Amino acid sequence: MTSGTTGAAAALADLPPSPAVWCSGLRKRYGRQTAVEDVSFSVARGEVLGLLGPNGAGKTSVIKMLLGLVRPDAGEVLLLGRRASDPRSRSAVGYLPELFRYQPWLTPREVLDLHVRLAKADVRASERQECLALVGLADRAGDRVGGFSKGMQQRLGLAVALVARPELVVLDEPTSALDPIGRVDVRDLVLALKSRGVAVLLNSHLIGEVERVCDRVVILDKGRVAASGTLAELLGQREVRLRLAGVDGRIEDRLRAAGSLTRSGDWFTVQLTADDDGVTVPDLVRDLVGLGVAVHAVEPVRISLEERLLAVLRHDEPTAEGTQR
Ligand SMILES: Nc1ncnc2c1ncn2[C@@H]1O[C@H](COP(=O)(O)OP(=O)(O)OP(=O)(O)O)[C@@H](O)[C@H]1O
Repeated sequence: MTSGTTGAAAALADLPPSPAVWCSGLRKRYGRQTAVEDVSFSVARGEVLGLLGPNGAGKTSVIKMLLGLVRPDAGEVLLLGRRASDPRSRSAVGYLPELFRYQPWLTPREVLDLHVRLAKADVRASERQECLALVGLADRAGDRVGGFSKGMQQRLGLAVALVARPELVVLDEPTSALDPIGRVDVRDLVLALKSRGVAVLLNSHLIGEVERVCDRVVILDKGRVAASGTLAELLGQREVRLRLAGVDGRIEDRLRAAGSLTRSGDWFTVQLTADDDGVTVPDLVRDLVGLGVAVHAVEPVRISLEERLLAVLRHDEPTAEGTQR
């Protein structure tokens, strides 16, 4: 029995860590209004998942069900391998709600102290101060929150979400009140979390922000998953189309060196590799001109996440090439 238990424990220790979020068949109705219907997805450790969708699509309702703040009518949730009904499931989760308000008589330092105590985490004062510095509030640590602007309160909300060293961070519209520099800061912050293996679930209407930081995206529409996948899956592979005159075998070899090549008349399509660092196309064009080719057109062929989102929501599905014409 004992050896069996030990064996089972060893086998469990060898298993890969459970996903940060796993949910299946989530449903929520408010009266006759269906807010969420049959939503399933997961977020791996260290992965950044973006939740997109129009107003009322059900994003916040999904987040609240994941966090056990709203009871689903159907479906299951596991957070960091534990059921959402288990209070321990939330101890390693940092959450920035869409609507946040902190006690106006407290200082940021006191707000963080309170949250560290509530999370029963062992976070030293210096680390708490570092957390305030990370969100740009180091100089205001001793001021009363009541005098803070909305953006400063949102920064404090971020510090609260991060202070207890979470393994999963859920950010519901984290930059809605932030200035452009603050938005860049949050982007860097999300990438820093990811590099430490922290999973992030990001709900944002700022599609550019989602496109820059997210590994995968779930698009909700009228409470249902309308599309989901990695950015590469959703947006297609990146290609460049060139209209060229004066192309011979040597020039085709140069084009092929940039990626796999297809030709249709004087249009050449080069499929760029996934790890393209942004210099392939300028280098190619420079070489082509140097080789005496007349370059009439250079068109990138990759739809933006915004185009893709609009296509999904309007129920028309353009091909990557189709949007360029
Ligand atoms: N407490 C509630 N009582 C009644 N209806 C609700 C409640 N919460 C959400 N809803 C309804 O559920 C639907 C989804 O709302 P939800 O807030 O989840 O959408 P959202 O995608 O987060 O929207 P937004 O982008 O505007 O924040 C909406 O029709 C909303 O009116």
